[in-house]
Amino acid sequence: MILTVTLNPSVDRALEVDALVRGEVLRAADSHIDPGGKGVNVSRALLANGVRSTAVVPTGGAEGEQLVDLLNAEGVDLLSVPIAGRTRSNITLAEPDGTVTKINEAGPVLSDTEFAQVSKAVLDAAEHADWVVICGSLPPGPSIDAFADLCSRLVGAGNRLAVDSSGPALLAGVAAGAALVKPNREELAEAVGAEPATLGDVVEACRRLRAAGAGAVLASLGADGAVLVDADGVLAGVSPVSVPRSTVGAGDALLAGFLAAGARGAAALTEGLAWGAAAVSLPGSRMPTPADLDRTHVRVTPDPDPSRLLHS
Ligand SMILES: Nc1ncnc2c1ncn2[C@@H]1O[C@H](COP(=O)(O)OP(=O)(O)O)[C@@H](O)[C@H]1O
Ligand SMILES: O=P(O)(O)OC[C@H]1O[C@](O)(COP(=O)(O)O)[C@@H](O)[C@@H]1O
Repeated sequence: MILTVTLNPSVDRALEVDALVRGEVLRAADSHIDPGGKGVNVSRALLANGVRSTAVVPTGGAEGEQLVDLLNAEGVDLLSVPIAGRTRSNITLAEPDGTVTKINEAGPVLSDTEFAQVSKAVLDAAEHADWVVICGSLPPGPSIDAFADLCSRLVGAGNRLAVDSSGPALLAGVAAGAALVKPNREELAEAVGAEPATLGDVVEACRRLRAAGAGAVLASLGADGAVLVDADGVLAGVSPVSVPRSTVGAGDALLAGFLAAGARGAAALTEGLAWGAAAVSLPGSRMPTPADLDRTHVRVTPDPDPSRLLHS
């Protein structure tokens, strides 16, 4: 069982518009409401592909109820921790060429007591988990030290921890010795303080995160694919998408596919890239099912040319 933890989940509203024009009334050609938040999406993708997963989510207010209803409707196994604040709604505006504009709320404050309740739920459920996957932004409230303490306790208890977050939360996961971290290009740049221009720059940044404590680094690079740096070496892969529809949740699908396939080696990277590409071809943050996956376009190579330039 893979336990996911989303400290700041959301109800995701995606509106498809012809073109984004500031100051105008825009008519949506289509709209979708999905349960959201990075760990929530990882659980949804795993479930859609027959992999057991439980999602821990703090929820509150009308949006919290809606989130629980949406997740129950999809059949996601839930550990919902009630909180006083209102679960956030995140908005996506998707244009026909695949351009996506996102507006993410800060989310409700998690009090110290609420964070302790969520942490207890996580630590208890972690005893039965193959992986604990903590994803997404931290809500207002918990200090970074409290978050780092949760990561350290999970690793100290012998859990395989994966962290997909940004800024100090990503670095806390690295310092705690997470078995896996999944930064995207911007998160990797922020973590090492340098913007990567080539695959060699990406590999060097991943190596720095491993030297700082992470076991493996899966760096996602949008249309440039992904790079995996772990104890076995370096792999890079791409999965071209002819008609990108919505990139929302693509990184979550990549991570879910990688974990589902064993989180190691070319087979796992290939699977992750196939799930990521499929998510990009689907509207909103819909997660791919087995019928959506096409592994034939995925190309994974060891020790990629370090001078290859990043495009996206
Ligand atoms: N425009 C795209 N074309 C093809 N694949 C994409 C595209 N955008 C994302 N992907 C796939 O989804 C994965 C995750 O996307 P990325 O944007 O890096 O992550 P995140 O959603 O976490 O920001 C990529 O590694 C890639 O496999
Ligand atoms: O926690 P954050 O960083 O605000 O992100 C939350 C958003 O990220 C998502 O999980 C999508 O993730 P990505 O587009 O980064 O893959 C949405 O479902 C959610 O609205």
